[in-house]
Amino acid sequence: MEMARVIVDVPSKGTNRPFDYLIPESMRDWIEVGSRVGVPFGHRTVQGFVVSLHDKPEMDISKMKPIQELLDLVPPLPPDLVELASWMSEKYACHEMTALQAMIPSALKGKAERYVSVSEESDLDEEEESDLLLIPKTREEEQWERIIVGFIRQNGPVRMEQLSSRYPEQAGIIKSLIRRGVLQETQNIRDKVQKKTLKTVILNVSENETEQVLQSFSAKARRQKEVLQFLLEMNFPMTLKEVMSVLQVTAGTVKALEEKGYVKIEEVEVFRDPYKGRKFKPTSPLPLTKEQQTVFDSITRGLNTLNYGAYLLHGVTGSGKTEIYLQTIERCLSLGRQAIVMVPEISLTPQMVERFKGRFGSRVAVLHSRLSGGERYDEWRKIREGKVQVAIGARSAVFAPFTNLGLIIMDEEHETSYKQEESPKYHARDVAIKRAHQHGAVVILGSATPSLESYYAARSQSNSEFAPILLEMHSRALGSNLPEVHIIDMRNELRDGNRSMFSRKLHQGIAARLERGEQMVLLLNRRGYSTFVMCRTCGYVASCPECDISLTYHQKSNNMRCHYCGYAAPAPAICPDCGSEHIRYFGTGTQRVEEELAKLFPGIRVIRMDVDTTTEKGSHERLLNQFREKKADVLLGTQMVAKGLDFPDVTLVGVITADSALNLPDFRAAEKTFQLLTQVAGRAGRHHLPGEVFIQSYTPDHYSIIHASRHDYSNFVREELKHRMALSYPPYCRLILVTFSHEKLPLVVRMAENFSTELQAKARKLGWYGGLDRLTSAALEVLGPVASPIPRIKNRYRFQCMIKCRGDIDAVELTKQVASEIENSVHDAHFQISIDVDPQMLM
Ligand SMILES: Nc1ncnc2c1ncn2[C@@H]1O[C@H](COP(=O)(O)OP(=O)(O)OP(=O)(O)O)[C@@H](O)[C@H]1O
Ligand SMILES: [Zn+2]
Ligand SMILES: [Zn+2]
Repeated sequence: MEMARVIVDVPSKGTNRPFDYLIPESMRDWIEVGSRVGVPFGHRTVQGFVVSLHDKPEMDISKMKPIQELLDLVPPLPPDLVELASWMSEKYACHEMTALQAMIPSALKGKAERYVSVSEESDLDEEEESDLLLIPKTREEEQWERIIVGFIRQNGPVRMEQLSSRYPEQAGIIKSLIRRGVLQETQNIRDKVQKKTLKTVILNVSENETEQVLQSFSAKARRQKEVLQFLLEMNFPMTLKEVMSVLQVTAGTVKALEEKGYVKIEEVEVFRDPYKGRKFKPTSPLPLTKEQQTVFDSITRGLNTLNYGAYLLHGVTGSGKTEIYLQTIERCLSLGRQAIVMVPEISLTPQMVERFKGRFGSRVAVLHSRLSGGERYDEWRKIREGKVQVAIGARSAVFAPFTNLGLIIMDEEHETSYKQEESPKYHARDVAIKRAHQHGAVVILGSATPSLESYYAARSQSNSEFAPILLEMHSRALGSNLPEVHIIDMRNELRDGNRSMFSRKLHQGIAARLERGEQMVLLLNRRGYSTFVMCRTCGYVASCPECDISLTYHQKSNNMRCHYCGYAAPAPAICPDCGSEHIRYFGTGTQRVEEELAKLFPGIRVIRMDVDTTTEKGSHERLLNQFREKKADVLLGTQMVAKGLDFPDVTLVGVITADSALNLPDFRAAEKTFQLLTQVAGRAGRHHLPGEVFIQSYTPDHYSIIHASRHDYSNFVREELKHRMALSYPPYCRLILVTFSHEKLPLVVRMAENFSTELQAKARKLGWYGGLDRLTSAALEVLGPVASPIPRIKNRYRFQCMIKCRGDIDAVELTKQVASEIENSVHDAHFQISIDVDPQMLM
């Protein structure tokens, strides 16, 4: 193939399409679909990905530029991921480059560097002659020219910065040399992280010869003799560092051996292993319970067909979903295929990793955001180079570059963190399903509280692309019962004169556990509440000067920060509005709970887990370990304590306020409350000790709370679906959120209105427009424009339209089309329209 289509890394509207480049002769055998290349674009060299290969077209190749460099010998992306990126760009209305970039580790997001080299055809002397006529030069200048050209000739291409720091005074001369074509500027893409290599000592002669050499050493060369003997015994390349530290010799000793030709010292590539030095206890498959066995059999039947299949595994908390994941992975590997496991970022703890490493050892790579760039790159390379067969990670693990995928597992599939909030705004569940289709692989979505979207798809079997088969487990693997749940009406507590944040029942429950030496989990549901600074005299709330949002109070540093733009200011001691000293800092609230606990139960040991105590790297893990080692009675925290934890001795779970999230303007509020309560309740009594749960609430009659207290997922779903249907919300329609932003409010409002009018007109023409309430097969409705829930961020005003649609229509394409018309009508690069398909965050 002689030409390549390349998606270039130039983030602007006009460049969201492939560009054609010639493939130089020397690269023909190397360039493939998925190759990363450096190509000339305008006056720059930019990074790009080859998305297809073609024969040379018959005409007009004169204008085509050649690919300048090939960045990796093996393409970082296999062809199926290239195809997936194009699918994503359509589905989520994002640039194809943005999708491609999301698939590779940041280490490979190279940056162009400028180099200077001597032009091949240039001959300084000839140039000089003709030049002399044009530009008068002094002798000194001439000498400088010779010095500089000589230096570059000797050293090969020299970085621009290096040249300018070496000859700071000669900028004019260098520029003139470049202008005259004696020197030329080239650009190269440099990766941010390089492969790591270590100096390694390797025997350079055969074993027999080495024996002989050893005999011949004189007593003086005792050190060298030791080194050779060591290498011979180890019979394995040792790093120079190891040799030096084990034998207490200097590098000189080893170098002397190299000079004599007995050993070689080479740079050998090594993988950085973030789990190095950590021992994982090997585990073997547990005999499955009857319920587990039934589920396992269904899934393996699917796996064996080597065709696409999806399963929604709805298993109550503690039902042993992880063991099913492990055994299906094992089956998948035995079929010679690979597996991806996704878990929410917050659950990607060492304990979670250990469960997989314990079973599959070094066949597992771990991808997550807390690894350093280099570690992440190395884990990723193990996958790309086929050195591992299992990848475990958060959302982005769905892009693990396996070439023969057999299984994709998504644990806690209802978690909103599977949706990426910045571009590409993809949902990992949809991407997983698409990839499974590409590979003929099986998808398992597991949860004790599946999302309504997935559950509805499984029930109705309507969505043909997806249609998971529902598998259910109703009992816990270890035979324990689901805990007994008490709902406590906090209004009664207040009426009876109890002003504490603990109800009498919860108080008694805690006291009893302390006596018996059992552990407790306390949840403070603060979703939707930020931690703000308020004046109790006048009601002033500190807010960001640029973002129309209250500032978040950080207790540790005693300052206030803007969540959106990073603006920070010290917390005021007196009110800037009225001068009152009654300023209150509403911290996460967990601190107040902690104080109250200490007052009520002297000596109680509490581990507090919230944003303030978990910012440091590894702190989250450390706190959980302390709790596991029973160094505390209570684990107190926000949402982070609700998920996936398996502590045998936890017998009490308390929810301080269940309803704080119920009144948020989010149609998923009830669903999220139900999920959170069910998940946190599931932390109690998981092993042999029975568990008890106390839910304190001011709206104890709400159906999400009632059903959660009965562990009744199906009745919750039935009731929730009724509401969704009545109000036309997912899963009965799809949503597209379009946000308009600019510094000038009137422009934003006008453009949002134009968009809405135009979209409605176009939809009407296509016969789509009509209320969703009428049960037409295809329908589209535009709500708004209205100001966004956060009306200003970084000094930009924001308005939004919500599009609801149903049926077999390409509403995303139409939205994109109208959005781009509106954008073109503005002529202002600052004006932005962002499109979020299937939004999760509505506020
Ligand atoms: N077949 C089995 N035999 C014995 N123990 C088992 C078996 N399967 C699972 N377990 C144990 O049961 C406990 C709960 O399992 P697991 O943590 O996988 O539940 P889960 O379904 O993921 O729950 P959650 O949704 O609450 O996270 C664990 O301690 C696990 O080791
Ligand atoms: Zn005030
Ligand atoms: Zn701000």
